[in-house]
Amino acid sequence: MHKIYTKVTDQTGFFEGLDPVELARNYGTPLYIYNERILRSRCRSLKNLVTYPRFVVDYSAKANSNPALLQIIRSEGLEADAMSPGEIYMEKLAGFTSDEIFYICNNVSEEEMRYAIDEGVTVSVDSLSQLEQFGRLCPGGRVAVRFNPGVGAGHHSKVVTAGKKTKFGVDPSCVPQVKQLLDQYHLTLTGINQHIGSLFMTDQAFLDSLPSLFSIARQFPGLSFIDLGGGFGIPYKKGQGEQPLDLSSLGLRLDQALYDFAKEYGSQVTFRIEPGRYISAECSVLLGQVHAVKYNHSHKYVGCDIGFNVLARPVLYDSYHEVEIYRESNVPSTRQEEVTIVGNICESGDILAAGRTLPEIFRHDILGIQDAGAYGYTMSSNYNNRLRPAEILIRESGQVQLIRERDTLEDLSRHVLLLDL
Ligand SMILES: Cc1ncc(COP(=O)(O)O)c(C=O)c1O
Ligand SMILES: N[C@@H](CCCC[NH3+])C(=O)O
Repeated sequence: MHKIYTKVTDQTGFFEGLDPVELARNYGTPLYIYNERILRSRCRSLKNLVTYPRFVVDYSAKANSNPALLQIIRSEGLEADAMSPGEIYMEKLAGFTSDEIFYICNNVSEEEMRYAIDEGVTVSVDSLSQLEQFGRLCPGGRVAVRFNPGVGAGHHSKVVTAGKKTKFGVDPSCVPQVKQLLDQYHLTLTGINQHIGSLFMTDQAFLDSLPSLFSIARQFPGLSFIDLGGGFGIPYKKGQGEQPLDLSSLGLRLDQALYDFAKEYGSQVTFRIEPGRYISAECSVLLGQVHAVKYNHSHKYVGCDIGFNVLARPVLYDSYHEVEIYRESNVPSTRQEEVTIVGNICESGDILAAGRTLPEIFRHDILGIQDAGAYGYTMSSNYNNRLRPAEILIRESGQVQLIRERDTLEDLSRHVLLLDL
Protein backbone atom coordinates (compact mmCIF):
# COMPACT_ATOMS: atom_id res chain seq x y z
CA MET A 1 0.00 0.00 0.00
CA HIS A 2 1.46 3.33 -1.02
CA LYS A 3 1.44 6.10 1.46
CA ILE A 4 -1.25 8.72 1.06
CA TYR A 5 0.06 12.03 2.31
CA THR A 6 -2.97 14.20 2.54
CA LYS A 7 -6.31 12.76 3.39
CA VAL A 8 -8.96 15.39 3.55
CA THR A 9 -12.18 13.53 2.98
CA ASP A 10 -11.37 9.85 2.80
CA GLN A 11 -12.89 9.16 6.21
CA THR A 12 -15.59 7.54 4.09
CA GLY A 13 -12.98 5.00 2.96
CA PHE A 14 -13.59 5.98 -0.63
CA PHE A 15 -11.00 3.59 -2.08
CA GLU A 16 -12.22 0.66 0.03
CA GLY A 17 -8.65 -0.31 0.90
CA LEU A 18 -7.44 -0.10 -2.70
CA ASP A 19 -4.40 1.96 -3.57
CA PRO A 20 -5.15 5.01 -5.75
CA VAL A 21 -1.58 5.04 -7.08
CA GLU A 22 -1.98 1.48 -8.28
CA LEU A 23 -5.37 2.25 -9.82
CA ALA A 24 -3.77 5.17 -11.67
CA ARG A 25 -0.97 2.91 -12.88
CA ASN A 26 -3.33 0.14 -14.00
CA TYR A 27 -5.94 2.28 -15.75
CA GLY A 28 -3.99 5.42 -16.62
CA THR A 29 -4.92 9.02 -15.88
CA PRO A 30 -7.04 11.05 -16.02
CA LEU A 31 -9.42 8.54 -14.50
CA TYR A 32 -12.87 8.92 -12.98
CA ILE A 33 -13.28 6.44 -10.13
CA TYR A 34 -16.75 5.71 -8.72
CA ASN A 35 -17.72 3.97 -5.50
CA GLU A 36 -20.87 1.84 -5.67
CA ARG A 37 -21.47 1.83 -1.90
CA ILE A 38 -21.52 5.64 -1.72
CA LEU A 39 -23.73 5.92 -4.82
CA ARG A 40 -26.28 3.52 -3.32
CA SER A 41 -26.26 5.33 0.02
CA ARG A 42 -27.09 8.66 -1.64
CA CYS A 43 -29.97 7.07 -3.56
CA ARG A 44 -31.36 5.66 -0.30
CA SER A 45 -31.08 8.96 1.58
CA LEU A 46 -33.25 10.69 -1.00
CA LYS A 47 -35.71 7.81 -1.42
CA ASN A 48 -36.32 8.04 2.33
CA LEU A 49 -36.54 11.83 2.38
CA VAL A 50 -40.23 11.87 3.29
CA THR A 51 -42.84 9.46 4.60
CA TYR A 52 -45.50 10.69 2.15
CA PRO A 53 -46.32 7.44 0.32
CA ARG A 54 -46.52 8.61 -3.30
CA PHE A 55 -43.05 10.06 -3.62
CA VAL A 56 -40.78 9.35 -6.61
CA VAL A 57 -37.11 10.27 -7.00
CA ASP A 58 -36.17 10.86 -10.63
CA TYR A 59 -32.39 10.82 -10.94
CA SER A 60 -31.29 13.69 -13.17
CA ALA A 61 -28.97 11.98 -15.61
CA LYS A 62 -27.37 15.17 -16.87
CA ALA A 63 -25.17 14.96 -13.75
CA ASN A 64 -23.76 11.61 -14.82
CA SER A 65 -25.24 9.29 -17.40
CA ASN A 66 -22.80 6.41 -17.39
CA PRO A 67 -25.13 3.44 -17.98
CA ALA A 68 -23.43 1.29 -15.32
CA LEU A 69 -24.20 3.96 -12.72
CA LEU A 70 -27.72 4.32 -14.12
CA GLN A 71 -28.19 0.56 -13.65
CA ILE A 72 -27.26 0.87 -9.98
CA ILE A 73 -29.51 3.88 -9.51
CA ARG A 74 -32.43 2.04 -11.10
CA SER A 75 -31.79 -1.00 -8.92
CA GLU A 76 -32.26 1.32 -5.91
CA GLY A 77 -35.79 2.06 -7.13
CA LEU A 78 -35.20 5.51 -8.60
CA GLU A 79 -36.68 6.67 -11.87
CA ALA A 80 -34.96 9.14 -14.20
CA ASP A 81 -35.34 12.47 -15.89
CA ALA A 82 -33.86 13.18 -19.32
CA MET A 83 -32.99 16.37 -21.15
CA SER A 84 -32.21 15.03 -24.61
CA PRO A 85 -32.80 12.03 -26.87
CA GLY A 86 -29.27 10.95 -25.91
CA GLU A 87 -30.19 10.78 -22.25
CA ILE A 88 -33.36 8.83 -23.05
CA TYR A 89 -31.21 6.46 -25.09
CA MET A 90 -28.65 5.95 -22.30
CA GLU A 91 -31.39 5.45 -19.72
CA LYS A 92 -33.09 2.79 -21.82
CA LEU A 93 -29.71 1.13 -22.33
CA ALA A 94 -29.45 0.94 -18.55
CA GLY A 95 -32.89 -0.71 -18.28
CA PHE A 96 -35.21 2.19 -17.48
CA THR A 97 -38.61 1.62 -19.07
CA SER A 98 -40.59 4.35 -20.85
CA ASP A 99 -42.83 4.93 -17.85
CA GLU A 100 -39.76 5.46 -15.65
CA ILE A 101 -38.41 8.32 -17.76
CA PHE A 102 -39.52 11.94 -17.53
CA TYR A 103 -38.35 14.03 -20.48
CA ILE A 104 -37.92 17.64 -19.33
CA CYS A 105 -36.95 19.41 -22.49
CA ASN A 106 -36.08 22.95 -23.45
CA ASN A 107 -36.35 24.50 -26.93
CA VAL A 108 -36.33 21.21 -28.84
CA SER A 109 -36.98 20.59 -32.51
CA GLU A 110 -40.04 18.70 -33.77
CA GLU A 111 -37.75 15.80 -34.53
CA GLU A 112 -36.51 15.59 -30.94
CA MET A 113 -39.97 15.89 -29.50
CA ARG A 114 -41.21 13.23 -31.89
CA TYR A 115 -38.41 10.93 -30.68
CA ALA A 116 -39.55 11.33 -27.06
CA ILE A 117 -43.22 10.79 -27.99
CA ASP A 118 -42.37 7.68 -30.01
CA GLU A 119 -40.26 6.38 -27.12
CA GLY A 120 -43.38 6.61 -24.95
CA VAL A 121 -41.85 8.77 -22.20
CA THR A 122 -43.72 11.52 -20.37
CA VAL A 123 -42.85 14.88 -21.89
CA SER A 124 -42.66 18.19 -20.02
CA VAL A 125 -42.63 21.38 -22.10
CA ASP A 126 -41.49 24.74 -20.81
CA SER A 127 -42.97 27.31 -23.16
CA LEU A 128 -46.29 27.95 -24.86
CA SER A 129 -44.71 27.42 -28.27
CA GLN A 130 -43.37 24.01 -27.23
CA LEU A 131 -46.79 23.11 -25.82
CA GLU A 132 -48.28 24.05 -29.14
CA GLN A 133 -45.65 21.92 -30.91
CA PHE A 134 -46.46 18.97 -28.65
CA GLY A 135 -50.17 19.45 -29.33
CA ARG A 136 -49.65 19.34 -33.08
CA LEU A 137 -47.43 16.23 -32.83
CA CYS A 138 -49.52 14.35 -30.30
CA PRO A 139 -53.14 15.62 -30.24
CA GLY A 140 -55.13 14.02 -27.44
CA GLY A 141 -51.92 13.12 -25.61
CA ARG A 142 -50.72 13.52 -22.05
CA VAL A 143 -48.22 16.24 -21.27
CA ALA A 144 -46.61 18.05 -18.35
CA VAL A 145 -45.73 21.74 -18.14
CA ARG A 146 -42.71 23.22 -16.39
CA PHE A 147 -43.52 26.46 -14.59
CA ASN A 148 -41.20 29.11 -13.25
CA PRO A 149 -42.16 29.53 -9.59
CA GLY A 150 -40.39 32.89 -9.34
CA VAL A 151 -37.93 31.63 -6.71
CA GLY A 152 -34.46 30.63 -7.89
CA ALA A 153 -31.34 29.21 -6.23
CA GLY A 154 -27.94 27.90 -7.23
CA HIS A 155 -24.19 28.01 -6.65
CA HIS A 156 -23.64 30.36 -9.63
CA SER A 157 -25.83 32.68 -11.67
CA LYS A 158 -25.35 30.34 -14.65
CA VAL A 159 -27.20 27.52 -12.92
CA VAL A 160 -30.12 29.39 -11.33
CA THR A 161 -33.08 28.15 -13.34
CA ALA A 162 -36.07 30.01 -11.91
CA GLY A 163 -36.83 33.57 -10.96
CA LYS A 164 -36.75 36.65 -13.15
CA LYS A 165 -33.60 36.09 -15.21
CA THR A 166 -33.83 32.67 -16.75
CA LYS A 167 -34.92 31.08 -20.00
CA PHE A 168 -36.67 28.21 -18.21
CA GLY A 169 -40.29 27.57 -17.39
CA VAL A 170 -43.67 29.04 -18.20
CA ASP A 171 -44.58 32.20 -16.33
CA PRO A 172 -47.48 31.43 -13.95
CA SER A 173 -49.38 34.37 -15.46
CA CYS A 174 -49.70 32.26 -18.64
CA VAL A 175 -51.99 29.66 -17.05
CA PRO A 176 -54.99 30.83 -19.19
CA GLN A 177 -52.98 30.36 -22.42
CA VAL A 178 -51.80 26.94 -21.21
CA LYS A 179 -55.43 25.96 -20.63
CA GLN A 180 -56.42 27.25 -24.04
CA LEU A 181 -53.72 25.14 -25.78
CA LEU A 182 -54.63 22.07 -23.74
CA ASP A 183 -58.24 22.51 -24.92
CA GLN A 184 -57.28 23.23 -28.50
CA TYR A 185 -55.26 20.01 -28.85
CA HIS A 186 -57.40 17.89 -26.44
CA LEU A 187 -54.38 17.35 -24.23
CA THR A 188 -54.44 16.05 -20.66
CA LEU A 189 -52.14 17.88 -18.29
CA THR A 190 -50.69 14.96 -16.36
CA GLY A 191 -48.32 16.94 -14.16
CA ILE A 192 -46.54 20.18 -13.50
CA ASN A 193 -42.88 20.60 -12.67
CA GLN A 194 -40.29 23.14 -11.65
CA HIS A 195 -36.57 23.25 -11.00
CA ILE A 196 -35.30 26.26 -9.09
CA GLY A 197 -31.61 25.71 -9.83
CA SER A 198 -28.59 23.68 -8.97
CA LEU A 199 -27.07 23.44 -5.53
CA PHE A 200 -28.78 24.78 -2.48
CA MET A 201 -27.32 24.03 0.96
CA THR A 202 -30.26 25.19 3.06
CA ASP A 203 -33.87 24.18 2.55
CA GLN A 204 -35.24 27.73 2.42
CA ALA A 205 -35.40 28.47 -1.31
CA PHE A 206 -36.68 24.99 -2.10
CA LEU A 207 -39.47 25.21 0.48
CA ASP A 208 -40.21 28.84 -0.47
CA SER A 209 -40.87 27.76 -4.05
CA LEU A 210 -43.65 25.35 -3.06
CA PRO A 211 -46.54 27.77 -2.39
CA SER A 212 -46.23 29.20 -5.89
CA LEU A 213 -46.13 25.72 -7.46
CA PHE A 214 -49.05 24.56 -5.36
CA SER A 215 -51.07 27.62 -6.32
CA ILE A 216 -50.53 26.70 -9.97
CA ALA A 217 -51.57 23.11 -9.22
CA ARG A 218 -54.84 24.36 -7.70
CA GLN A 219 -55.74 25.77 -11.10
CA PHE A 220 -55.38 22.30 -12.65
CA PRO A 221 -57.42 19.80 -10.61
CA GLY A 222 -56.68 16.10 -11.06
CA LEU A 223 -52.95 16.21 -11.81
CA SER A 224 -51.20 12.86 -11.46
CA PHE A 225 -47.98 14.40 -10.23
CA ILE A 226 -46.26 17.55 -9.08
CA ASP A 227 -42.50 17.60 -9.59
CA LEU A 228 -40.61 19.85 -7.20
CA GLY A 229 -37.27 19.72 -9.05
CA GLY A 230 -33.70 19.01 -7.98
CA GLY A 231 -30.80 21.13 -6.80
CA PHE A 232 -29.94 19.37 -3.53
CA GLY A 233 -26.38 20.46 -2.77
CA ILE A 234 -23.31 18.72 -1.46
CA PRO A 235 -20.50 20.33 0.54
CA TYR A 236 -17.53 20.76 -1.80
CA LYS A 237 -15.47 22.46 0.94
CA LYS A 238 -15.50 19.67 3.49
CA GLY A 239 -11.87 20.40 4.39
CA GLN A 240 -12.98 23.88 5.48
CA GLY A 241 -15.74 22.45 7.64
CA GLU A 242 -18.61 22.93 5.20
CA GLN A 243 -21.54 20.93 6.48
CA PRO A 244 -23.84 18.73 4.40
CA LEU A 245 -27.37 19.77 3.55
CA ASP A 246 -29.53 18.88 6.56
CA LEU A 247 -31.74 16.34 4.83
CA SER A 248 -33.60 15.31 7.95
CA SER A 249 -34.77 18.83 8.66
CA LEU A 250 -35.60 19.43 4.98
CA GLY A 251 -37.43 16.09 4.87
CA LEU A 252 -39.53 16.90 7.94
CA ARG A 253 -40.63 20.29 6.63
CA LEU A 254 -41.20 18.96 3.13
CA ASP A 255 -43.23 16.02 4.40
CA GLN A 256 -45.53 18.37 6.30
CA ALA A 257 -45.99 20.53 3.19
CA LEU A 258 -46.77 17.48 1.02
CA TYR A 259 -49.33 16.00 3.43
CA ASP A 260 -50.97 19.40 3.91
CA PHE A 261 -51.27 20.05 0.20
CA ALA A 262 -52.41 16.51 -0.66
CA LYS A 263 -55.14 16.78 1.97
CA GLU A 264 -56.53 19.79 0.22
CA TYR A 265 -55.79 18.76 -3.38
CA GLY A 266 -56.40 15.02 -3.32
CA SER A 267 -54.28 12.28 -1.86
CA GLN A 268 -53.89 10.50 -5.21
CA VAL A 269 -51.28 13.04 -6.23
CA THR A 270 -47.67 11.87 -6.55
CA PHE A 271 -44.80 14.21 -5.68
CA ARG A 272 -41.52 13.86 -7.52
CA ILE A 273 -38.05 15.34 -7.11
CA GLU A 274 -35.26 15.29 -9.72
CA PRO A 275 -31.85 15.47 -8.04
CA GLY A 276 -28.64 14.87 -9.96
CA ARG A 277 -25.63 16.19 -8.05
CA TYR A 278 -26.71 14.88 -4.65
CA ILE A 279 -26.83 11.33 -6.01
CA SER A 280 -23.64 11.20 -8.05
CA ALA A 281 -21.16 13.92 -6.96
CA GLU A 282 -19.70 12.37 -3.85
CA CYS A 283 -19.32 8.87 -5.22
CA SER A 284 -16.40 9.88 -7.43
CA VAL A 285 -12.76 10.92 -7.20
CA LEU A 286 -11.00 12.03 -10.37
CA LEU A 287 -7.36 10.97 -10.55
CA GLY A 288 -4.76 12.90 -12.49
CA GLN A 289 -0.98 12.86 -12.59
CA VAL A 290 1.46 15.71 -12.07
CA HIS A 291 3.79 16.05 -15.04
CA ALA A 292 5.52 19.34 -14.29
CA VAL A 293 6.15 21.73 -11.43
CA LYS A 294 7.56 25.20 -11.97
CA TYR A 295 7.77 28.72 -10.62
CA ASN A 296 6.49 31.64 -12.69
CA HIS A 297 7.31 34.95 -11.07
CA SER A 298 7.85 33.07 -7.83
CA HIS A 299 4.42 31.43 -7.82
CA LYS A 300 4.43 27.64 -7.98
CA TYR A 301 2.42 25.98 -10.73
CA VAL A 302 1.62 22.30 -10.62
CA GLY A 303 0.91 21.02 -14.12
CA CYS A 304 -1.20 17.89 -14.44
CA ASP A 305 -3.24 16.00 -17.02
CA ILE A 306 -6.63 17.23 -15.79
CA GLY A 307 -7.40 20.01 -18.22
CA PHE A 308 -10.78 21.66 -18.42
CA ASN A 309 -11.69 19.20 -21.14
CA VAL A 310 -11.77 16.60 -18.32
CA LEU A 311 -13.37 18.67 -15.54
CA ALA A 312 -14.96 21.91 -16.72
CA ARG A 313 -16.57 23.09 -13.46
CA PRO A 314 -13.64 25.13 -12.05
CA VAL A 315 -13.25 27.07 -15.31
CA LEU A 316 -16.96 27.52 -15.98
CA TYR A 317 -18.13 28.47 -12.50
CA ASP A 318 -14.96 28.96 -10.43
CA SER A 319 -16.04 25.80 -8.67
CA TYR A 320 -14.00 24.44 -5.80
CA HIS A 321 -13.00 20.79 -5.53
CA GLU A 322 -10.80 19.49 -2.71
CA VAL A 323 -7.49 18.02 -3.85
CA GLU A 324 -5.74 15.06 -2.23
CA ILE A 325 -2.21 13.95 -3.04
CA TYR A 326 -1.22 10.31 -3.39
CA ARG A 327 2.42 9.33 -3.79
CA GLU A 328 4.23 6.21 -4.82
CA SER A 329 7.52 6.80 -3.04
CA ASN A 330 7.99 7.52 0.62
CA VAL A 331 9.30 11.03 0.03
CA PRO A 332 7.50 13.06 2.66
CA SER A 333 6.04 16.50 2.05
CA THR A 334 7.84 18.48 4.71
CA ARG A 335 6.20 21.82 4.12
CA GLN A 336 2.99 23.42 3.03
CA GLU A 337 3.06 25.79 0.11
CA GLU A 338 0.70 27.86 -1.97
CA VAL A 339 0.26 26.47 -5.46
CA THR A 340 -1.95 26.80 -8.49
CA ILE A 341 -2.90 23.51 -10.11
CA VAL A 342 -3.34 23.72 -13.84
CA GLY A 343 -4.10 21.35 -16.71
CA ASN A 344 -2.62 20.71 -20.13
CA ILE A 345 -4.98 22.80 -22.28
CA CYS A 346 -3.79 25.69 -24.39
CA GLU A 347 -5.57 28.43 -22.44
CA SER A 348 -4.39 30.46 -19.45
CA GLY A 349 -7.77 29.93 -17.87
CA ASP A 350 -7.11 26.21 -17.61
CA ILE A 351 -6.94 26.33 -13.82
CA LEU A 352 -8.16 23.46 -11.69
CA ALA A 353 -7.37 24.95 -8.28
CA ALA A 354 -5.98 28.46 -7.74
CA GLY A 355 -3.88 29.57 -4.80
CA ARG A 356 -4.30 26.44 -2.68
CA THR A 357 -2.16 25.80 0.35
CA LEU A 358 -1.19 22.14 0.11
CA PRO A 359 1.66 19.86 1.18
CA GLU A 360 4.57 20.09 -1.26
CA ILE A 361 3.68 18.41 -4.55
CA PHE A 362 6.25 16.63 -6.72
CA ARG A 363 6.34 15.51 -10.31
CA HIS A 364 4.67 12.09 -10.75
CA ASP A 365 2.38 12.59 -7.75
CA ILE A 366 -1.20 11.48 -8.25
CA LEU A 367 -3.88 14.07 -7.52
CA GLY A 368 -7.33 13.05 -6.33
CA ILE A 369 -9.99 15.62 -7.21
CA GLN A 370 -12.84 15.07 -4.79
CA ASP A 371 -16.60 15.03 -5.40
CA ALA A 372 -16.14 14.82 -9.15
CA GLY A 373 -19.04 12.51 -10.02
CA ALA A 374 -21.62 15.12 -11.01
CA TYR A 375 -21.13 17.28 -14.10
CA GLY A 376 -17.64 15.84 -14.46
CA TYR A 377 -17.50 13.27 -17.25
CA THR A 378 -20.81 14.49 -18.73
CA MET A 379 -19.29 17.93 -19.36
CA SER A 380 -15.96 16.63 -20.61
CA SER A 381 -14.90 17.22 -24.20
CA ASN A 382 -12.26 16.53 -26.82
CA TYR A 383 -10.99 20.13 -26.81
CA ASN A 384 -7.38 20.33 -28.06
CA ASN A 385 -8.13 16.87 -29.49
CA ARG A 386 -7.50 15.38 -26.08
CA LEU A 387 -9.00 12.04 -25.20
CA ARG A 388 -11.84 11.85 -22.73
CA PRO A 389 -10.89 9.77 -19.67
CA ALA A 390 -11.75 6.24 -18.65
CA GLU A 391 -14.21 5.49 -15.84
CA ILE A 392 -13.94 2.67 -13.32
CA LEU A 393 -16.25 1.50 -10.55
CA ILE A 394 -15.26 0.08 -7.17
CA ARG A 395 -18.00 -2.45 -6.61
CA GLU A 396 -19.44 -3.17 -3.16
CA SER A 397 -17.59 -6.48 -3.36
CA GLY A 398 -14.31 -4.56 -3.60
CA GLN A 399 -13.81 -5.60 -7.23
CA VAL A 400 -12.86 -2.95 -9.74
CA GLN A 401 -14.76 -2.77 -13.02
CA LEU A 402 -13.98 -0.68 -16.08
CA ILE A 403 -17.25 1.06 -17.00
CA ARG A 404 -16.03 3.27 -19.82
CA GLU A 405 -12.90 2.99 -21.89
CA ARG A 406 -10.66 5.97 -22.47
CA ASP A 407 -11.12 7.57 -25.90
CA THR A 408 -8.63 6.49 -28.54
CA LEU A 409 -7.07 8.53 -31.32
CA GLU A 410 -9.33 6.64 -33.73
CA ASP A 411 -12.36 7.95 -31.81
CA LEU A 412 -11.24 11.46 -32.73
CA SER A 413 -11.39 10.74 -36.44
CA ARG A 414 -14.50 8.51 -36.39
CA HIS A 415 -16.88 11.02 -37.97
CA VAL A 416 -14.36 12.92 -40.04
CA LEU A 417 -14.48 12.85 -43.84
CA LEU A 418 -11.27 13.72 -45.69
CA LEU A 419 -11.22 15.61 -48.96
CA ASP A 420 -10.11 13.87 -52.10
CA LEU A 421 -7.23 16.24 -52.97
C1 LIG B 1 -34.56 20.52 -15.13
C2 LIG B 1 -33.49 20.06 -14.21
N1 LIG B 1 -33.75 19.08 -13.34
C3 LIG B 1 -32.83 18.60 -12.51
C4 LIG B 1 -31.55 19.13 -12.48
C5 LIG B 1 -30.58 18.55 -11.52
O1 LIG B 1 -29.98 19.49 -10.72
P1 LIG B 1 -29.03 19.04 -9.56
O2 LIG B 1 -27.95 18.22 -10.14
O3 LIG B 1 -28.53 20.30 -8.98
O4 LIG B 1 -29.85 18.26 -8.60
C6 LIG B 1 -31.23 20.18 -13.35
C7 LIG B 1 -29.91 20.84 -13.30
O5 LIG B 1 -29.82 21.91 -12.70
C8 LIG B 1 -32.21 20.64 -14.24
O6 LIG B 1 -31.93 21.61 -15.11
N1 LIG C 1 -23.28 21.96 -14.62
C1 LIG C 1 -23.58 22.62 -13.37
C2 LIG C 1 -24.96 22.30 -12.88
C3 LIG C 1 -26.02 22.61 -13.90
C4 LIG C 1 -27.14 21.71 -13.78
C5 LIG C 1 -27.99 21.63 -14.99
N2 LIG C 1 -29.13 22.52 -14.98
C6 LIG C 1 -22.51 22.31 -12.35
O1 LIG C 1 -21.55 21.66 -12.68
O2 LIG C 1 -22.60 22.71 -11.23
